[in-house]
Amino acid sequence: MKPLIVAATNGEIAPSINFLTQMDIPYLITGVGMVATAYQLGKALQDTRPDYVLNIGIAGAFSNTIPLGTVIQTKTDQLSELGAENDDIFLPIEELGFGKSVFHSTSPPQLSVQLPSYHGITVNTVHGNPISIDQLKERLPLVATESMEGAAVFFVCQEERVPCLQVRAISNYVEKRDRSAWDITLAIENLNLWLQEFLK
Ligand SMILES: O=C(O)c1cccc(C(=O)CC[C@H]2O[C@@H](n3cnc4c(=O)[nH]cnc43)[C@H](O)[C@@H]2O)c1
Repeated sequence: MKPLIVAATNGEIAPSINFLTQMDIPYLITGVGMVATAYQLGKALQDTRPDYVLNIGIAGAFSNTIPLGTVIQTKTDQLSELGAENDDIFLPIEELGFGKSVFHSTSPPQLSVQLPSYHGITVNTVHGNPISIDQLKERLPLVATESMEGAAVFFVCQEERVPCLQVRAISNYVEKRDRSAWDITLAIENLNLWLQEFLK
């Protein structure tokens, strides 16, 4: 099966670029965030029809029960900011009647990903404020991980009818911002070890 590997930044996929080139597996670097990702992936899927899209990257975890460096699969991903505020109540897009905010991975039947699965959110603003983090946890208690692209990838693949998986490695906890506590190196190393083993 021919995948298209999608990552937001060169740094997240750099350790696998030689491997992907040797294996003749195409990859796409979209840039960070939902807008860049939707544009770049939507454009790419006009020219190429992969058997499935594999979105890889690093992510934040809402609980320290998931150790840094853990490679996980995001099975469902939610546009948690898409909606309206009604004073101190958040109204999701579903309640406004303008669409949906939750998207699912759609694995091709031939593929099996043996990773712990979680529910993620996709945000434009990385959480770094304890008050907004507590509010988010109260509103969406099942959310485990956060990225800036995942739900956009699921959305584009849904619209283009291309199966889609999302695999991320945890680089940090979603907490009061402390960049010194992030372990991006470990997350990228584990993510790329998993990727190359999976694609072999
Ligand atoms: O600083 C570096 O060396 C470096 C190398 C590669 C990638 C990065 C990034 O910052 C990637 C941005 C990417 O990370 C995702 N991400 C990671 N943690 C979170 C989070 O807590 N909340 C939301 N997104 C997160 C995100 O998908 C970004 O696209 C740095």
